[in-house]
Amino acid sequence: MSDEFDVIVIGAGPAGENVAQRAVRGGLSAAVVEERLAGGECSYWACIPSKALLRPVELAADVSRVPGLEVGPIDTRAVLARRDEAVSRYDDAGQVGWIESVPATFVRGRGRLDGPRRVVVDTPDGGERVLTARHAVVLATGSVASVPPVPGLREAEPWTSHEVTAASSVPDRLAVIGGGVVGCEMAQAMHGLGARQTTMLVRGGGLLERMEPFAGELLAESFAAAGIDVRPHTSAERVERPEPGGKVTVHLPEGPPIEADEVLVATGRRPATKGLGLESVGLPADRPVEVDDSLRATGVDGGWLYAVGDVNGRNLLTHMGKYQARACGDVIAARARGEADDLPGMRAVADGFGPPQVVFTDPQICSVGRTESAAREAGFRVRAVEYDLADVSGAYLLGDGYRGRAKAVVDEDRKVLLGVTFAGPGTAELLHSATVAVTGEVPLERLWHAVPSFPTVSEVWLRLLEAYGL
Ligand SMILES: Cc1cc2nc3c(=O)[nH]c(=O)nc-3n(C[C@H](O)[C@H](O)[C@H](O)COP(=O)(O)OP(=O)(O)OC[C@H]3O[C@@H](n4cnc5c(N)ncnc54)[C@H](O)[C@@H]3O)c2cc1C
Ligand SMILES: NC(=O)c1ccc[n+]([C@@H]2O[C@H](COP(=O)([O-])OP(=O)(O)OC[C@H]3O[C@@H](n4cnc5c(N)ncnc54)[C@H](O)[C@@H]3O)[C@@H](O)[C@H]2O)c1
Repeated sequence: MSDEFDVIVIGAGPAGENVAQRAVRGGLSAAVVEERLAGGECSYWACIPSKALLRPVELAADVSRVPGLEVGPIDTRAVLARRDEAVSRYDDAGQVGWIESVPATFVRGRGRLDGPRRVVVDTPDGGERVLTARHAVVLATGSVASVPPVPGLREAEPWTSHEVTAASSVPDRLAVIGGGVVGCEMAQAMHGLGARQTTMLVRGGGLLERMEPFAGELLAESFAAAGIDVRPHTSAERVERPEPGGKVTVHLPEGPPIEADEVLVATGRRPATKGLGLESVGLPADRPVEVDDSLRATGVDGGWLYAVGDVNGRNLLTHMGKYQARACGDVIAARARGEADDLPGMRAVADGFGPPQVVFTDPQICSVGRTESAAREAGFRVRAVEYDLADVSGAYLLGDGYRGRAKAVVDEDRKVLLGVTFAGPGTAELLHSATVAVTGEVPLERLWHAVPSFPTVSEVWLRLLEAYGL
């Protein structure tokens, strides 16, 4: 049996769902193929459960800074139960209903390319369904956790982001390999929810190394104060777990090994392209699918293949995948109608700015655009200004011992912002103001007239501009 649609999307994560919606809005028919749960990694094993686990930990930290309030012990079972609610108990009926309401056709099964415009779906009943696309196939298959080739690590069946976000209990002793976003967020969540001994093995010199250096430093100070043991310049050399699910021993190049009840690997991700049939259309099998700014795969004849979200490797963030998806759905619809396909909304230009990102730790780490060093490397003439957030009245009022910092990176030739970083409690909701300023390339002289309310943390904008000399 062959089913024909205008657009076939493989993968029903946030990116895939949004492409289908925009393509249908543009007058096309769409099918969405999903092998596990509609809603994707983000809804069940990434953004949503991780933030549900972090929220009480963050709130407890906020409360502990306000004299007169007291935090009792966190009821971990209640937190895990709320996480289960947040992931709809791993039931995707609601998301499938949403896809069908678009309306798009939902096809459960594992999809793979089988030549131009042809998708073969292995269905859960062991059968096969062949779909053909009149206009476009969109790959939105996301990414999977990488496990580095440390002897014994794979055999030890470590936790990845999947298992830690779905944990049904908190290990007493947790070893974390990796000092990036997943490592930091999940170390803090597990520690705050009751892990007695949390040890982070960080290959580089600090946490969150792609951000401004002060961000990782402030976070490391906060982790140290909370009792999380961060070990910079430390890699796992060998891992032993004689009994499945039993005690794990992580051997280090120097010093005593770390004994733990669980080991979490958080060393980055690779695109989910295995078995996707990329070879059948002449693309390499195990690499991100390279795309142009209209999200069309480069190097495929006929221009019918697109890739959005983590699988194209541009920015591994839900909001960026959804942004790409909106552009992609619109451009496919415009091309199908033979209309102009280069309107401003049809190019994912924001991918190049440096995406907005919030790391939901205590302190929150928020950044958009380029860091100072990235801006210099890119050849901009740069001046950077910093400000201690603790000196902002609105931040001081959030709690005693407030620690935080802000930095703005200015393009000296155009007098606009290239990047902004905030590290501190209560800064996550501040980030969008920076995103608007950076993306809008608002001249500093104009920004001066955007008056922040007193006493909010946003007053740091005024202080940064004063530090610059306005
Ligand atoms: C622990 C963790 C926390 C995170 N927190 C945040 C956060 O707070 N904010 C943020 O912006 N980002 C966060 N991210 C990143 C975010 O999860 C991803 O960027 C986002 O999920 C990517 O969306 P996507 O649609 O590209 O892929 P996914 O969400 O991975 O969805 C891809 C879908 O495709 C399906 N699929 C794969 N192959 C096939 C196939 N062959 N056939 C059929 N279906 C297939 C998969 O089953 C999956 O459902 C986090 C990531 C992790 C690991
Ligand atoms: N709040 C958020 O926005 C959020 C939360 C979680 C994840 N994410 C996204 O998910 C993606 C994956 O996160 P991640 O933390 O897995 O990746 P990452 O790239 O952020 O960090 C990986 C870390 O592992 C280290 N590493 C890599 N290989 C190693 C090895 N062989 N041995 C030891 N250390 C090694 C790296 O030096 C780095 O510190 C990120 O790109 C991020 O954007 C976002």
